Amino acid sequence: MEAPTPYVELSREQWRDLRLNTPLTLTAEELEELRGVDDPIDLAEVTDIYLPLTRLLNLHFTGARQRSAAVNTFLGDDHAPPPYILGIAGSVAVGKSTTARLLHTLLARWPEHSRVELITTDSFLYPNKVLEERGIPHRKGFPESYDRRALVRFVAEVKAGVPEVRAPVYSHLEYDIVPGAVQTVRRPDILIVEGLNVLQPAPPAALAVNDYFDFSIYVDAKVEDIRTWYVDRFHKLRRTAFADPKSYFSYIADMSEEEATRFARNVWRDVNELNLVENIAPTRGRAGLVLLKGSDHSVRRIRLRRT
Ligand SMILES: Nc1ncnc2c1ncn2[C@@H]1O[C@H](COP(=O)(O)OP(=O)(O)O)[C@@H](O)[C@H]1O
Ligand SMILES: CC(C)(COP(=O)(O)O)[C@@H](O)C(=O)NCCC(=O)O
Repeated sequence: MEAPTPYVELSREQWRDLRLNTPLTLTAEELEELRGVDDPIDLAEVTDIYLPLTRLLNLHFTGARQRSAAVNTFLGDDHAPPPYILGIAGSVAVGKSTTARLLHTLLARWPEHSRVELITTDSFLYPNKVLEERGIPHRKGFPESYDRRALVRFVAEVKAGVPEVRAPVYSHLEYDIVPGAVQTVRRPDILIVEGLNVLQPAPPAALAVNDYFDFSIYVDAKVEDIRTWYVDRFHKLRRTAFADPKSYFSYIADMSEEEATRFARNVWRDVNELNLVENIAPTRGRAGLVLLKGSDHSVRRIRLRRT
């Protein structure tokens, strides 16, 4: 007999009704600033999907605060509550960063948790030089391309309430870690940790970054749809970011349309799809919530973990 599913599955319409009276606190102009390259997200998506989601997260945050107060009561002390850690996982080009940036802004507009910080795990990729020394420059995004221990230490320190925790900074333009650049996180109410591999289990006897998560979201879609989004975004970037002479990919701006399509499809197949199938998709069942997108990027179904 198959194990019972821990998830309750809701249609977009059922989920939308769970917004109740959560107010819309975002304007169309602000949304424009937050959406990723080529992501068609609109205010209807924010209202139907993200407002119920922030209501759920607000309730969950309150529950976590109550749990930490219970531990204080037991120990007879008055320890400050630990930051609430939210993980966001999913494939390259699925739209995780739009989800993360939107939640960053929306959650910060609730008085209970106005201090929200966002970190993307590309900050913990090894610099290109190290990837080359290890013979894995074509494995960027695969588990071995990250300094896993530094990432776990970063999240552990934030969770422990260390006043200032620093992380490196990754640039998509330079396709590398920016030497000397740092992002500092100062005791937020909520830390969002977004990245391909945030739900990956730890090696034996080690801790994983998700051991520190209070909740996690997996952004999901059909592989064929994500491939189309990846290739379309690649063409968009070719006309915009890659046209910048400082871009690592500036040589792509000079390719013909057909050459660029072939290039993007090959990178998708040999790197990103492989990583999705081997490492990312198998972690979906560990998420607290799964957002299932249709081919137009809109969320069609939602799975929420009950147990
Ligand atoms: N080569 C690139 N140059 C500039 N921006 C990029 C490049 N690749 C991805 N991005 C942007 O970086 C962000 C993260 O992209 P990605 O890791 O594919 O995750 P996702 O699409 O799930 O957010 C997105 O906002 C995307 O538009
Ligand atoms: C930087 C990334 C590994 C994503 O990193 P994340 O923030 O999810 O850890 C990815 O966007 C990437 O650049 N992949 C390499 C293959 C490609 O250029 O598509």
